[in-house]
Amino acid sequence: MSLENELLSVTCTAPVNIALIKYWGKRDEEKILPLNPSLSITLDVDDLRTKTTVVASKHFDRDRLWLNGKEHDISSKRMQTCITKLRQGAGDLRSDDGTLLIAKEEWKHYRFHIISENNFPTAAGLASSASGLACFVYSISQLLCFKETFPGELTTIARQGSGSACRSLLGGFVLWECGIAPDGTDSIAKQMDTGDKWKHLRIVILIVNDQQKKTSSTAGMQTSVQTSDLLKFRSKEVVPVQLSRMRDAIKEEDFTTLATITMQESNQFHACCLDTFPPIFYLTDVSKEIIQFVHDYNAKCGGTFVAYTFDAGPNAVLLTQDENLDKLVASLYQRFGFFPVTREGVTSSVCESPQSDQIIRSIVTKIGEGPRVLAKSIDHEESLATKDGKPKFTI
Ligand SMILES: Nc1ncnc2c1ncn2[C@@H]1O[C@H](COP(=O)(O)OP(=O)(O)OP(=O)(O)O)[C@@H](O)[C@H]1O
Ligand SMILES: C[C@@](O)(CCOP(=O)(O)OP(=O)(O)O)CC(=O)O
Repeated sequence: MSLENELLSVTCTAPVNIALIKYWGKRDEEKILPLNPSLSITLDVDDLRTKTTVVASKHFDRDRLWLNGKEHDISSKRMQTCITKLRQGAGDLRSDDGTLLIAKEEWKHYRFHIISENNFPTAAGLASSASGLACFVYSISQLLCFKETFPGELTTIARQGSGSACRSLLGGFVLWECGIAPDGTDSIAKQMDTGDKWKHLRIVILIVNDQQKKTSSTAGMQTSVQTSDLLKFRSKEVVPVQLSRMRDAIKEEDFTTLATITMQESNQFHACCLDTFPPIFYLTDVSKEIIQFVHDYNAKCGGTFVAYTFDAGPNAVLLTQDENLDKLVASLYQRFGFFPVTREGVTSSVCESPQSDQIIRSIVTKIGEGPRVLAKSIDHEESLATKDGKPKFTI
């Protein structure tokens, strides 16, 4: 069987992850090595995901990327590093009966068309670079039969696409280890806990703004590293303690501690942004109202039933438990005129809200698993590519 003129293709999904212990600041800009370890929760791909089809051919003249229907620059150093490292680790492609179809040395003659879509706002602080780059790396690795030379190698490649992307290669609760090796080989992401005992956790994303943010995470954290003493203190003194407490809380299924540390972490990250010079403001008045709402809600209920966390943008991510969701939803409605009801029941929903001028959209989701292969043929209905390897949809 010859694959000389055939288009090889794979279609995969990768999840969004939300950091509970935040990554903010690099000790090596080039290799994307963090100042401190971070810990995230992987969200369910059924609700939020990147989907990517990669098509490989010897007859394409160059590597190309289309993102959400538009051609996107693929010449960035980060994407090029990922592609180079993936090509270096390519393996032999064999048929089911073991016949060699493409020898690993042959892959260097192949070019990629990468077609990708996010089903949520891109570059708005909702971790699109995390799921996007994780899906980019995962899909190409699947197509190239990539062979890891050490456990976690693929996460080190995704890390070089965007730091937080390494955590989207795994499900459950994911730890991105800081590492100490100058070459970054020990700065890998690992599953800390499958999350099987946290299936009752509900994650409510409140989108207050879906426009592209002014200060990217990359630029923002660079200025923080240069100017914030609080960030230095945080990465050395605070994160190790909070991480160890969080690890115990996850193991012991202790929602109260998990929720408390999550809020403290978010607040300290935004305090570091304020301590940056000139300061960076990601939270808006609506974000601050949501923070106040959560504290009022918990005080009224006499415990810690809801937590918030905010990344580099104004959108809130709330954590609660299934048994509390209806009550939380009712209170959100009372306070913001916004009711995140659902198409499919309260556990999994996307809702537009014409009533509220503060919260424009909400997504209710839960803990989820890592990337998946959806299709290995370009003709498959899940494929985003036409038979000649171009995007099915463009804008
Ligand atoms: N599906 C994708 N495939 C490839 N690259 C993507 C994809 N989605 C996003 N990206 C890359 O990530 C960039 C957006 O990253 P940026 O850090 O600005 O926003 P964000 O990830 O939404 O926010 P944050 O990382 O602060 O949570 C896009 O411009 C694009 O280069
Ligand atoms: C606030 C954060 O979401 C920062 C994410 O930063 P990125 O991973 O987007 O930054 P780069 O490594 O420069 O690409 C916190 C987190 O996800 O841990």
